[in-house]
Amino acid sequence: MTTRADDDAAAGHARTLLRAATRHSGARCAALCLVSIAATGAGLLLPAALGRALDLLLAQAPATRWVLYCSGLVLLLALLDAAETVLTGTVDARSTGWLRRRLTGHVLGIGPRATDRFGSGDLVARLVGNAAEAGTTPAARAALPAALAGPVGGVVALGVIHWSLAAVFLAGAPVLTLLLRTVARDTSESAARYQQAQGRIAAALAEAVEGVRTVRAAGTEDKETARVLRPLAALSRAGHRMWRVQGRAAAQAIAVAPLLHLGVVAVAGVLLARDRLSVGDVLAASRYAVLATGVGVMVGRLAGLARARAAARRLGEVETEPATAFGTRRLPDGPGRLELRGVTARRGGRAVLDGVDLVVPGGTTLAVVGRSGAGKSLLAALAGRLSDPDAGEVLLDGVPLRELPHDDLRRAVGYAFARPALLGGTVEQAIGLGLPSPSPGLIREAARTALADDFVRRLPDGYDTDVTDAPRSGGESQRLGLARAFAHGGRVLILDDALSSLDTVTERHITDALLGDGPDRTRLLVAHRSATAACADAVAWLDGGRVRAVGRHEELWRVAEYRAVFGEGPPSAATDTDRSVRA
Ligand SMILES: Nc1ncnc2c1ncn2[C@@H]1O[C@H](COP(=O)(O)OP(=O)(O)OP(=O)(O)O)[C@@H](O)[C@H]1O
Repeated sequence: MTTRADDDAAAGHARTLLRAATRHSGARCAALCLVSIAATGAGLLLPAALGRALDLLLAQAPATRWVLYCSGLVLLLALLDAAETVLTGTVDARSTGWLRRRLTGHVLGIGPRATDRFGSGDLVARLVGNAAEAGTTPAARAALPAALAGPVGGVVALGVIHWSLAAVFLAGAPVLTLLLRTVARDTSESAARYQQAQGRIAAALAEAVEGVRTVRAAGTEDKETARVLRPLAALSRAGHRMWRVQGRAAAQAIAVAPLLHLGVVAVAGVLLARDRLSVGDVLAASRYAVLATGVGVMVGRLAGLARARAAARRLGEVETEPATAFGTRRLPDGPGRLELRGVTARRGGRAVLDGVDLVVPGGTTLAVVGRSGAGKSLLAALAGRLSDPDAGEVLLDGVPLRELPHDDLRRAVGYAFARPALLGGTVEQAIGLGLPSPSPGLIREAARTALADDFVRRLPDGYDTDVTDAPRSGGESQRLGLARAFAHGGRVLILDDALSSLDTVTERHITDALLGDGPDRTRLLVAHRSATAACADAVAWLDGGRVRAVGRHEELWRVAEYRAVFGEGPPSAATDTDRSVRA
């Protein structure tokens, strides 16, 4: 549910974005403005030159100079038209590219909050479709003065020929003005609804594609198709309304314009009969009347601007979500001591973590365990600032994470996930992602530690295989993700369920390698298996939004409820021993 303040903020961001996109192509926009004004000027001179040439020819006076003027103006118009087309195309492309770069950077700067709020499909629709529509604004605005100058110049030229011709035209002008205002307002509204419906379809489609196996297994392809296309009715309504508004405006313009045109020509004819105008003047007046009634073109331009404005607003909405801000305090040398102080994090309206205090001494390994939904992944995300707590503070070697610069923080903390996204191009690049200068030796060593080297070598081009062409199981993907974490080499390593798809033997080997790679690294492992928890120096047991206990796995194992976390029998009433290990 968006409020008026949200709308205003989005509109404000949209204006800022469009101003910046226009500045990005400032010189080209200025050139486009000049070229289109020159084309309008040439278009306004042509009827006068034609009229003069006609009068001279009818009077059998020398008219070569005026015929040459006319030919020159026609040629100039053709050249200016070509230049206008090229400039419009390049300004549109540059502005769209700038908007996409800016928004993509912003979305990645926001982090997971962006997909939480908008959904990945809707974000793609905004960055692809809406950015392209909004990107037409700078060129359209640059050409607007010329578009307005055409009709205004036409009326002025009519007045110069004879005041009564301008008066005839101006009598009908209020109708045309009203028409344009209606088009701009109604198109804006329906374009916004149309683009929202498009975004909802894109969001649902992205979910369906991601969950295609589940859909197929459930045999619900038809239902899913219907779900994805449900906003189609709203889309169709908004689309029809948009075209109805434009169609009606164009039809009204078509009805009004010839009447005005006819009126101008009729008055010019009367003036000709009274010898107040020449035949050439009548010809010029007829052409100026066409220019002055160029409302059809204006309707199209205004509708385009209204659609672009609605699209820019959807980009502005994304900008209202602030990107994560980083500090400037340098990270001092240290062992990698992690500390959570009174950390509260709310999700879906409830405190998933509620005032959590936890210390992981530098160089030690802490396993985080708890029932499903206890907040283990959330805690792992907060520990390396993938997300910020709603209250409290996370510190690394005494420095709050919020105060660290982006690069210091990312160099210090490495992550591996249950379903790692493998990005970067080749397998080698995916493993070295984010490293300043990943050497092939370092990548291969990390892959060997993560037991990924063997299967990578069997790929068609080994480490040079494109990740999209590298068939792999869930466990193999996890091993590549682990290799990336090993290659990272920061002082803190956070593994969020990153061993869950491995067989127990592989998990054992990797855990040994992980824990044996030196005391200069702090490790935080989200663990579901008791064997993993047993390897850690200490275990933090999350329960009910709090740390229920911290201790060695063997000690905690004496508590029935702790054992139940690992599926070892139902939880029973707490015993005296249970109470002795409570935090
Ligand atoms: N973006 C979100 N919006 C609403 N609720 C969320 C969001 N992210 C997480 N949650 C909720 O927060 C709770 C903790 O999630 P989290 O993924 O940290 O649990 P977990 O302990 O890692 O669970 P599991 O062991 O099943 O992976 C869950 O109840 C989850 O539904």
